[in-house]
Amino acid sequence: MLVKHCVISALTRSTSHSPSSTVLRRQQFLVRTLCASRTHLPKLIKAMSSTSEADAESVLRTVTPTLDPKRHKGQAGKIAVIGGCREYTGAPYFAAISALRIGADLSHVFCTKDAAPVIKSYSPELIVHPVLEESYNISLHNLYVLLSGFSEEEKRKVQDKVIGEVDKWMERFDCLVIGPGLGRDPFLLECVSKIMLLAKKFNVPFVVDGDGLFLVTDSIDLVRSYPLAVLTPNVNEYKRLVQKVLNCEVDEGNAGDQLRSLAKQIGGVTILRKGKTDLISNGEIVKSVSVYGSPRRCGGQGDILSGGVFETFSPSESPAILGCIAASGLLRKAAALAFTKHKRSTLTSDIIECLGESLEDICPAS
Ligand SMILES: NC(=O)C1=CN([C@@H]2O[C@H](COP(=O)(O)OP(=O)(O)OC[C@H]3O[C@@H](n4cnc5c(N)ncnc54)[C@H](O)[C@@H]3O)[C@@H](O)[C@H]2O)[C@@H](O)CC1
Ligand SMILES: Nc1ncnc2c1ncn2[C@@H]1O[C@H](COP(=O)(O)OP(=O)(O)OP(=O)(O)O)[C@@H](O)[C@H]1O
Ligand SMILES: [Mg+2]
Repeated sequence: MLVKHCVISALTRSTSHSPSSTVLRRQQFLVRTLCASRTHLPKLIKAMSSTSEADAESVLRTVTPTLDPKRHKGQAGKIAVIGGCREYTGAPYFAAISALRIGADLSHVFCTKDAAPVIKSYSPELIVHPVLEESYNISLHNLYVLLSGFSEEEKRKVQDKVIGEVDKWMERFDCLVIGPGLGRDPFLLECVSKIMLLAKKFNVPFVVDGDGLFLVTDSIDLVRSYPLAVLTPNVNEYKRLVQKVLNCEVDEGNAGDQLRSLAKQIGGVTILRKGKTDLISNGEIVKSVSVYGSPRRCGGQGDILSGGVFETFSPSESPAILGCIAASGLLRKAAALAFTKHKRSTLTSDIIECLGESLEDICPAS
């Protein structure tokens, strides 16, 4: 109760103007998340904590918002992917479109200028912002920089411009997913670390995946103790996190406890470790999702998952761990369905096509 009171007061103080409904919802969400973590999570999770395998279908039913005719556009989720560069345009598209396919109302992508026309051409549904800059692009356009190297002053100017573009929108988002197809350009990653700070300032929840995890592994304080952060590492990303944070190797014989220690060590962020069985922990409890999925390991399935986590995580205002369980269960069910239809030729786009059918099966629209 005291924690709740303190958090509400702090949040009220930090908002000088009358808060918009998005801000208010986010504040309530943060309060719920903080209080939940202080009290070892609410009843639903307590009830699940005696078994390690989560009941993904009932969690999905719990977190999926009903289709209410009184609701207006945006109330089922306004989300943004920070990712997409010269090399990777598929990953941010997969994440953004998956969120729309499972119920979000608006899906934005903030990517580099080169990637934007390509991502726009995949779908008119996405709102694409060509704002991120890679260092090679800046050097090409600035002779001074070419001759003298990239000065601190130039760097700051470009970064301020990028952050300004994102800042205009930040308050409107219910959740971000940071990293699919971001690439590893140091200048771009520096900008993205500032975007993370901005998201934290506005209490916007975020999912970190792909190259966002490369950034975070190197600068773990970017997410440390932020209760609204979810990390979704694959096998390699997890290995790097364990090595960096726990200073040891991945211990498969003790996977659950190691994941719990890792999440605890990062201040109670939620981690979804992807693999044959998905393992999820917030530093207190560990849940697994091993619903049968697909034997196809085509690239992009993790991107669907990150899109799914941030959609199921945000509008339901449930603790992050439930969003992870719901997204994992849904992706796996869709992957299984796609595989029955397409067998060896199953691609990530086929799995996305099956998201609606899988969701309808578990949680009918009417
Ligand atoms: N179509 C696209 O645009 C895609 C872009 N992607 C993006 O590509 C970037 C790099 O992600 P990666 O996942 O490739 O980076 P990783 O560092 O995870 O993987 C690098 C290498 O590890 C190998 N690997 C994969 N699973 C393994 C396993 N179980 N054991 C041992 N080695 C394994 C892969 O063959 C790959 O060559 C990210 O930004 C990501 O979001 C991916 O999401 C895939 C789809
Ligand atoms: N060996 C496996 N068997 C069954 N399902 C798996 C296996 N490995 C991963 N998955 C499923 O695929 C999903 C994506 O995990 P994966 O490890 O492929 O992510 P990723 O490497 O980040 O993908 P991406 O190519 O999008 O970057 C996981 O949530 C999990 O449900
Ligand atoms: Mg990935």
